[in-house]
Amino acid sequence: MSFELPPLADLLAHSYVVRLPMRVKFRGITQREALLIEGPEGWGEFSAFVEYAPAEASRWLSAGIEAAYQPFPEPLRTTIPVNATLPAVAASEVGAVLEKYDAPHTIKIKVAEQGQGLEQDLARVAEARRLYPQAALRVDANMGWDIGQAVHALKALSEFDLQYAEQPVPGITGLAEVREQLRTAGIDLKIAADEAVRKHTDPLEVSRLGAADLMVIKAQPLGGIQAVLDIAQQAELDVVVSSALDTSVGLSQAAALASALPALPYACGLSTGTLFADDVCTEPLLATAGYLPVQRIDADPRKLKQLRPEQQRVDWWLRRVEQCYEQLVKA
Ligand SMILES: O=C(O)CCC(=O)c1ccccc1C(=O)O
Ligand SMILES: [Mg+2]
Repeated sequence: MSFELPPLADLLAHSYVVRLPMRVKFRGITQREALLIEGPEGWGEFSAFVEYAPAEASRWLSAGIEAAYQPFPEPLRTTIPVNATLPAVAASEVGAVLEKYDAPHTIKIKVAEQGQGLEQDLARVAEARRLYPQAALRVDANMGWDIGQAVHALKALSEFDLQYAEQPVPGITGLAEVREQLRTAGIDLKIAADEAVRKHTDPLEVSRLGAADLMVIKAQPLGGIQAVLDIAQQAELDVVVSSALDTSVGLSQAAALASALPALPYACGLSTGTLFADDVCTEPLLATAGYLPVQRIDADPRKLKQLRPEQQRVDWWLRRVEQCYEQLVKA
């Protein structure tokens, strides 16, 4: 970590737990819990998914503390191009979900959802293509296929002119294999690494092995803005900044990260505020015509009160901060 940890008591005294309702089911969840930290520099977010153990979640805490206690980096741009994110909904719902985004130029479509088949993916992507003929489309399988399934599915999906496919299969060598097989089959489709970057002990291995064409980087899972700027600087691949389904506070951290990257060749996955039915501030961080403003977002005390879950969940999150803090002290 590139900064000093504040005392634990200080952190706990300035922590607020929220639960946001989602408009559309995403990653199997309809409500998103997060802990927000009010620090001397502003607000920070700690919202590791609830199933993550402290060893992994502690990197997310590090990011939240950094945002609250350290200034944001010097921005190189004032807005960030972003993609609309389309969850694995039925084709009949695609129009209604995408309508909530203001004139998207790029759309990321979830595919390979558990319990669904390729037919549903094809129908969803076809509908997005029909409604947005000019948009750049990309798919994200979240490791949902094996190698054979991925090659088969991506051959079929590439008919809709895709910008890239994100993490079609688990692992780093898996990505390299899919990429190679597609290339051999004469299919020109870029492969992006996501889980192979953020869940791996060495986020740069994908780059070193040349296993993908680009890598997705997320501020919270990788330990914060400075940590990710360092990773991006060492990476030999293009990077795309993406959200972890953060509240507007976390999105503002991710936008600050994106604003400080020397090169930003792809739209970032930071339009996820649109998936929430409520947020922690009075004016949520949303994109206009596919561009997100770079700005600090402060949580609103009234929103924090409204969105506070039952005491048991608050206690759970505070305990989690203690456990993750312990990990950070040890590291
Ligand atoms: O990148 C986007 O468009 C939205 C963010 C997103 O998809 C996401 C959000 C939470 C957890 C995992 C992922 C992912 O990219 O796989
Ligand atoms: Mg992904």
